Amino acid sequence: MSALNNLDSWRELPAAQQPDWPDPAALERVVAELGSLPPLVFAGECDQLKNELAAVARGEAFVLQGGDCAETFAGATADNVRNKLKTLLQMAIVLTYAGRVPVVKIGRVAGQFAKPRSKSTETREGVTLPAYRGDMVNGFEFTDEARQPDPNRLLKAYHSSAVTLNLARAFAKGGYADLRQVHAWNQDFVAESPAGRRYEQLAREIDQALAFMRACGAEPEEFHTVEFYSSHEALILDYDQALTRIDSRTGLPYDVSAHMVWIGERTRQLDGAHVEFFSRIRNPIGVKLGPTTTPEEAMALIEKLNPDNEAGRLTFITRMGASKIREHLPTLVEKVSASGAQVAWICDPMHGNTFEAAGGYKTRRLDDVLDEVSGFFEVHRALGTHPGGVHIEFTGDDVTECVGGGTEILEDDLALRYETACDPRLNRSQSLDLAFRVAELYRSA
Ligand SMILES: O=C[C@H](O)[C@H](O)COP(=O)(O)O
Ligand SMILES: C=C(OP(=O)(O)O)C(=O)O
Repeated sequence: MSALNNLDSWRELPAAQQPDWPDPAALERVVAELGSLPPLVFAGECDQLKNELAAVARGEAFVLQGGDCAETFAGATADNVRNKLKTLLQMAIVLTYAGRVPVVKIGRVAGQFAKPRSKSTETREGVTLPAYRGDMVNGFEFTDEARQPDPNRLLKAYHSSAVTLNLARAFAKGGYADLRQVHAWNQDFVAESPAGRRYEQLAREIDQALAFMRACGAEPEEFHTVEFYSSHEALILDYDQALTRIDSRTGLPYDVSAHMVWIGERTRQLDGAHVEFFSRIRNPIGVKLGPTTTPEEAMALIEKLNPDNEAGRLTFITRMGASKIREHLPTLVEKVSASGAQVAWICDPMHGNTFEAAGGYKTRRLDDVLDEVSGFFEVHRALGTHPGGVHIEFTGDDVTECVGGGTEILEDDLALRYETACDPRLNRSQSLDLAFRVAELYRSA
């Protein structure tokens, strides 16, 4: 094995946010089994996404990345996956048609089962238990038994990812994503939501454009299917290493649990295990950058993770918070672009805008989310760099987890349908509100 392919090198370094597995021998057995299972994605597909992200880095395309904060095993149902994909497709259509930009569609799906936490324990009514770290690690239920980390959950995460990805691929390629379905995606939704009505108007225009193109004899394959990619935070390194395979074409390692993987804000330490592991795999990768990131740290991450300056390899996902983005983002972007480093910049307007509402619900205001996205565009426009995409937490269902939006959700409404296993997600109507706003920002360059 070449030194480059030494995938164990991270084990020498501090690994933040890893579970305290109670039975190391059981973990070893599971890891060996995962190592023998087939890949979920192919290295060639990861390269294809890398090429698309290279176009984003060059300013020629826009990323729409999103899905649940935390997928659950119970949530891997046909309805759930279809609703998420439907919302993503609707958002992508709004961006492509109203924003006039090619959209790279990446789900936070088929692997987003592990969560970093700010505290390792949770206390309710005087009882303290380990914090929920995602279905890949332990159970959400507040009991001693459920909260114990169980390595068999890694296997369940693999199988649940396989089922989800299989469905998502079928929806993307099997006719559901056909542009002739633009109305069908909206049918259950149009009457009761301002965003739905706005979307319907746009869908009518698309219909006319399609009819015109058909009459001209032009009906490219891209009208009937979409490219859809999977991604997750590669947090539990035992899992992602076990699913790393050597690509037979190139002899290089790819994490074949997803097309793209990212490093979270809490695990991006330069001398930490996550950055080391990511430096060994050849997937397109992301790194979350919060408001404390210095330009020097950003440059050191580039040096370590993309020493060959390959376009499409590295995406910086900034998550500063609406009140900080205009102050903190410019110095990062300036320094990185002055260095000639090829990175794609995308905006996560969710994670810097979380607060606790009365009643104890973690929530976000859609206005803050939109404001952070506006700040992201303002900064990039002022510096002449490319605002390359958005990364959001959303669901296709009509949940009440974030406040605001065209169909306004108030803090008092949060209890009505608060279903997330971790952080609050935009519902379908709020997601479309966001897509229309982003399209306006994109066009107003
Ligand atoms: O989704 C992200 C993180 O897991 C989350 O923001 C951490 O949340 P916590 O502060 O409730 O642990
Ligand atoms: C934990 C997450 O974000 P961050 O690392 O930016 O806090 C996330 O995207 O789920």
